[in-house]
Amino acid sequence: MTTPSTPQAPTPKVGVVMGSRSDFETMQGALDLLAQLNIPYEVRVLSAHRTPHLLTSYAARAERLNLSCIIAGAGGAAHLPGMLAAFTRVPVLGVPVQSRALSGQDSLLSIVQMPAGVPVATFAIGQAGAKNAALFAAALLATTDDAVRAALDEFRATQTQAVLDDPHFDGHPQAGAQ
Ligand SMILES: Nc1c(C(=O)O)ncn1[C@@H]1O[C@H](COP(=O)(O)O)[C@@H](O)[C@H]1O
Repeated sequence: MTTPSTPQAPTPKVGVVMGSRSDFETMQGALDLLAQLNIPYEVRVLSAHRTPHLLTSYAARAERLNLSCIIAGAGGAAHLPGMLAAFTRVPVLGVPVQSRALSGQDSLLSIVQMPAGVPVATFAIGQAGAKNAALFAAALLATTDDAVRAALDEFRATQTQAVLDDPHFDGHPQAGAQ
């Protein structure tokens, strides 16, 4: 007798973590792009401050799953990306979430100013940073994954075409033709 098989979720290639549920709106841009580029990912709320034990176990999981990178968004005293980077050699892409009190300057500086020896790749404050972190993760994967490379090339071509097609402008001179 055969047992009905439930569809297996693909093994994630990228981990997306954030310090609080309140960061979700910022990080949604990263999730949307990973989905658009067909990159399997997983999402967790983790905090160096509020759930320190989960932080260490997630770092171990990232290595066990051989994730290509972890995108970590946090706001304010944003220790999450740096502490994750301290516990794993999986590359950490830090996204400074825009804080209410200091508009994300605090998040940016606490992510970017890592001491030598434990790097965190740091992106722009807010949604632009979240989207670029996903595109950077795709670029890392594209060095060995043809499908991701094709999806990323298509994304860029579409983005370029959208600029060229904008009806509010007269058009751009193409290379070799005016
Ligand atoms: N920066 C960190 C960390 C951490 O770095 O471990 N844990 C939570 N947070 C941040 O606290 C902010 C406010 O969180 P709440 O909205 O839950 O009070 C969030 O932006 C989160 O990333």
